Amino acid sequence: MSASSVNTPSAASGAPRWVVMGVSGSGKSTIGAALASHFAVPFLEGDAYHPADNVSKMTAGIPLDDEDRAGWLDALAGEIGQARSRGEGLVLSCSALKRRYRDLLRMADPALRFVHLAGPRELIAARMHGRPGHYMPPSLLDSQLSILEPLQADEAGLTLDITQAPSALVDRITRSA
Ligand SMILES: Nc1ncnc2c1ncn2[C@@H]1O[C@H](COP(=O)(O)OP(=O)(O)O)[C@@H](O)[C@H]1O
Ligand SMILES: O=C(O)[C@H](O)[C@@H](O)[C@H](O)[C@H](O)COP(=O)(O)O
Repeated sequence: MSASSVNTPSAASGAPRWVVMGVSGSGKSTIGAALASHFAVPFLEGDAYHPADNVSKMTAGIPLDDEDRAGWLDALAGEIGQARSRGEGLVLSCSALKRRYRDLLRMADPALRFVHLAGPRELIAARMHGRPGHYMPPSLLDSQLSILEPLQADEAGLTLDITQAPSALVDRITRSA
């Protein structure tokens, strides 16, 4: 898939429910909050759902594993399922690095759409370094990139090039919706 592409395996309708995915520092929180504001739906910061043990691990420079992420993904799927059952929209920021993590989230809403924020490692690293006070050390970027499974052609959503400005990215997403 190219750095900017749209997947439309099924037509989505109704309240918009999106996950903004990508490695740490790719812009999930920035773009997610702006997108939620555009749609006038709640923005859920996925990082806020990590248990303290996960945050401690990442702060210490240790990558999370599948077991660490299991409860966190269940909690996020729960939020998606609740929004779906209420017929409400939401935008969630979640790294969702592996296909099976996204499959788990889609079990809560088969019409869930993903925006994969993708870009050059050096740009992402520079943005992480320019973001003081965050618990995630830039040293974990390479482990994130090594396990990242990009959004695949049968997954509804878009892959976008993060060299573009946030406003351009939000515009691109809303035009696809
Ligand atoms: N498209 C963009 N252009 C320029 N700077 C950006 C862009 N997206 C995010 N940033 C900046 O990069 C840093 C990381 O973004 P952030 O939203 O915290 O990423 P994530 O939530 O994926 O970790 C922040 O300082 C943010 O302001
Ligand atoms: O699955 C993971 O390993 C984490 O979710 C990770 O991908 C996430 O990036 C961190 O929580 C840091 O948060 P930021 O993405 O906001 O830097």
